Amino acid sequence: MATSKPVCVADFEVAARNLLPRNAWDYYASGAEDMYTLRDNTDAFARIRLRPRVLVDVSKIDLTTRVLDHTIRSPIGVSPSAMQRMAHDEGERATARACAAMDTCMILSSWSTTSMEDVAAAGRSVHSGTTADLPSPVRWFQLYVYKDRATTRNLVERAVRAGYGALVVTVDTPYLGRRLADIRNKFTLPPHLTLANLAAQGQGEKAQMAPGGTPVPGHSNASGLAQYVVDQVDPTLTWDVIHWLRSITTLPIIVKGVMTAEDAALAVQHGVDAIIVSNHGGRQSDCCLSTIEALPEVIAGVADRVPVYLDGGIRRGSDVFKALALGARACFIGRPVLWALTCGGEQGVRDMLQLLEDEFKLTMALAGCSNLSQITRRHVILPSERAGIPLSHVVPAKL
Ligand SMILES: Cc1cc2nc3c(=O)[nH]c(=O)nc-3n(C[C@H](O)[C@H](O)[C@H](O)COP(=O)(O)O)c2cc1C
Ligand SMILES: CCCCCCC(=O)C(=O)O
Repeated sequence: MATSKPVCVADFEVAARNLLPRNAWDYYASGAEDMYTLRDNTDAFARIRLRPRVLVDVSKIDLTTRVLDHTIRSPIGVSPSAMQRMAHDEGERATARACAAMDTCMILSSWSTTSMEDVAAAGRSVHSGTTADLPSPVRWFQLYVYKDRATTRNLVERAVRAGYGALVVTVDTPYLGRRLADIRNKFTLPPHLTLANLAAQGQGEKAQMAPGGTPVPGHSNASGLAQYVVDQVDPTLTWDVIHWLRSITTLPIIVKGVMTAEDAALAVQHGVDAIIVSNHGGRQSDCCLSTIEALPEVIAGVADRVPVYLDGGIRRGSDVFKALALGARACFIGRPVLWALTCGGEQGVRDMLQLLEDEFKLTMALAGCSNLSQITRRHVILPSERAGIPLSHVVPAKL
């Protein structure tokens, strides 16, 4: 852990940058190409302002919320991020324990460096030895759909057996975005690590990201990662994949990576259980909208038929508040988990989640909200509204 205790997410980032080897820092931190979307994800939150209400009793604040059928302690969950053992030897196990201790939802990446079974066991251990009937930790499994459907089916069946409560199907990665630092570094996993879920099903060679033979679209000089993706991951996916997944599992299906009203409506039409508005932390298509700017149209496309969650650029409790005010049911965080893991393993992730939760709680109090249902569209002002468009045009007049 850094010598002085971090007091904001940015402190974890600075400390992690000093600790991580170049290859890992660049992989974790980078966005695609010029990283416009990466920056916009955070900047767009800063451009939104609050309309606080006063003289409300905020002596008790209830942060609890429901994600699918689970109650969690606050609307701040953990996004899937690959290869966490580059940050800390305990990697995904430490993140799972921290999430269980904080009673929040962890989404495990298909590309974890710890197998989903080991992560499931680690996430449970925090509650072991207690007599209280504590809820099982909420864990969802993020799925990349492989060209080889037997590989994919095997991953899904193992996720069910290991107790994961939902599949989060990432839909924004038919190919890997161009992350220039990874191309320059010829990024590949350090030799002592594997993509453990693949290695566990006898696909260790694939899991080492051995160079393949297929030309990589848009990559004149591919990283090991981009080559692996083009060799293994299915770029032909359409909405039919949701029906195929339904035919092999009863797990709830969440799509991650929706950014438009059209796709939100299609997702509902194809029967998904929830949507995560995400641009993959600005790592896929550069120049697409920030997630907080895309959120209102996705909410409109869904028209209350399924819950909408958001990730991308959440660095403050007030960002969570803004996302909820614009209609998200919960938020998920990516890179801050990796920074915190680097700095202090499980304790680091707990501290960072606690910090965000404390900031969120204070934002609620200062805005005059004592529970999540009191956070409304009228609590935020968008840049377009600040620019002189009368508030009545964008905010329903009914109070
Ligand atoms: C290093 C790294 C690895 C990631 N790996 C995955 C992954 O395996 N699967 C996935 O769906 N998204 C992955 N993502 C995207 C995150 O789930 C999430 O959408 C994004 O990080 C959110 O933005 P934030 O980092 O600004 O919080 C990854 C992101 C990062 C930074
Ligand atoms: C099919 C794309 C795999 C990407 C691997 C991990 C990841 O999501 C990332 O952003 O990096």
